[in-house]
Amino acid sequence: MSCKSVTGGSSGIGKCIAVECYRQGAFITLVARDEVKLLQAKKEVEKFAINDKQVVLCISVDVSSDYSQVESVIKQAQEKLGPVDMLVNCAGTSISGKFEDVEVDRFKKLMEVNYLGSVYPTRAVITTMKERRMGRIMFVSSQAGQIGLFGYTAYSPSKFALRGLAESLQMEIKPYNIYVTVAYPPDTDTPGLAEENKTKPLETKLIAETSGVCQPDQVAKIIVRDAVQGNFNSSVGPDGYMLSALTCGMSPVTSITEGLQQIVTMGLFRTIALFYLGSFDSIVRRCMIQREQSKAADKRE
Ligand SMILES: NC(=O)C1=CN([C@@H]2O[C@H](COP(=O)(O)OP(=O)(O)OC[C@H]3O[C@@H](n4cnc5c(N)ncnc54)[C@H](OP(=O)(O)O)[C@@H]3O)[C@@H](O)[C@H]2O)C=CC1
Ligand SMILES: CCCCCCCCCCCCCCCC(=O)[C@@H](N)CO
Repeated sequence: MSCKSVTGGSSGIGKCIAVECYRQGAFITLVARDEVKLLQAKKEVEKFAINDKQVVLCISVDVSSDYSQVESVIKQAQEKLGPVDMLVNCAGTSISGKFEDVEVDRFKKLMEVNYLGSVYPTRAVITTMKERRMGRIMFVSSQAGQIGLFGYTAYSPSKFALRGLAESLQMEIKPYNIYVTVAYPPDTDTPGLAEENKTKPLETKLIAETSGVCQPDQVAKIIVRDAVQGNFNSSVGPDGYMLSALTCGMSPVTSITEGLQQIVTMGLFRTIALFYLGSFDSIVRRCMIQREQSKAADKRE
C-alpha cells in the first residue's frame, strides 16, 4: 500500500496527478481549501479505482498560512492512511501584469502560497520519510521558474524559489533514499490558467505561445513518471527539454546519460535561446509601439 498526498489536488494539474496516482493503485489525500471542490474532485478521482480497498481522503487547509495547522492535518491523514510516501506540492496560484500594475500585496501573497505553501507540507512529512528511509517530494514550479518573462515579476520569483529549496533539500536527504523532483510545465489548460488569462498582458500571451498549451492529464502523466523514477528534473515537450538542459546549473543529475546530454547540447541550446530572447524583446518592443500609437490616436479623436 502506498499513500500519496497532493496539495492543490482539487483542480487542474493537481487533480490529474491524483487521478494518475490512483490509477496506479495508491491511496490519496487531496489537500486544498474549498471543501466543495475537494468533494467533487474526490468523486472524479474515485472513478479510476483499480481495487476496492483504495481510499481518497480530503483535507481542507490553507497550505500557506499556519505551519502548525498544516502539520496537524497531515499528521491526522497519516494516522488514517499510513505514512505519506510521495508528497506532491502542486497548490499554487498565479498573477500576471506589468510590475507597476501588480498590487504590492500580491508579491507577498504569491511567495506565501507558491513557496511557503510548498515548504510547510514538505516540512510536515520529511521526518517520517527520513525515519523510513524512503520517499518522494515533488515541487510543481513552471517554465516561468526557469526564465523570467514580461508580466511575471510577481509569479516567476515564487517559482524560482522552489528550485533553490529543491536543490538544497535534495543534498540533505539523498542519503536517506528520498528523491526530490521539480516540474516545470508550460501553459496548461486548467481553471487556474483561465483565471490568469483574464488579466494577462498581450506581451505575456504572445511570449508564452512559443511553447503552446498542454493538457493537464498529459502534464500529470509526465510528472508522476518522473517523480516515481526519482528524476530531479521534470519537463514537458521539446521547449521544456531545452530549457531544462540549458538551466541545469548545479542541479543534481539523475543519470550519466542526462549529464552527457547537458554537456553536449549546452552550446547549441544557448544559441537557440539567444534567438528566442531576441524574438521576445521584439514582441515587447512591438507591443509598446502599438500601445503608444493607439494612445496618440485616442488623443487626436
Ligand atoms: N496551468 C498552468 O498553465 C501552469 C500551472 N503551473 C503550476 O501548477 C500548479 C497548479 O496549477 P493549476 O492546475 O493551473 O491551478 P488551479 O488554479 O486549477 O488549481 C489550484 C489548486 O491549488 C489549490 N490551492 C490554491 N491555493 C491554495 C492554498 N493557499 N492552500 C491550499 N490549496 C490551495 C486550489 O484549491 P483551493 O482554491 O480550493 O484552495 C486548487 O486545488 C500551480 O502551482 C501553478 O503555478 C505551472 C505551470 C503552468
Ligand atoms: C533553448 C531555449 C528554449 C526557450 C523556450 C522558451 C519558451 C518560453 C515560454 C514560457 C512560457 C511560460 C509559461 C508559464 C506557465 C505558468 O506557470 C502559468 N500559466 C501559470 O498559470
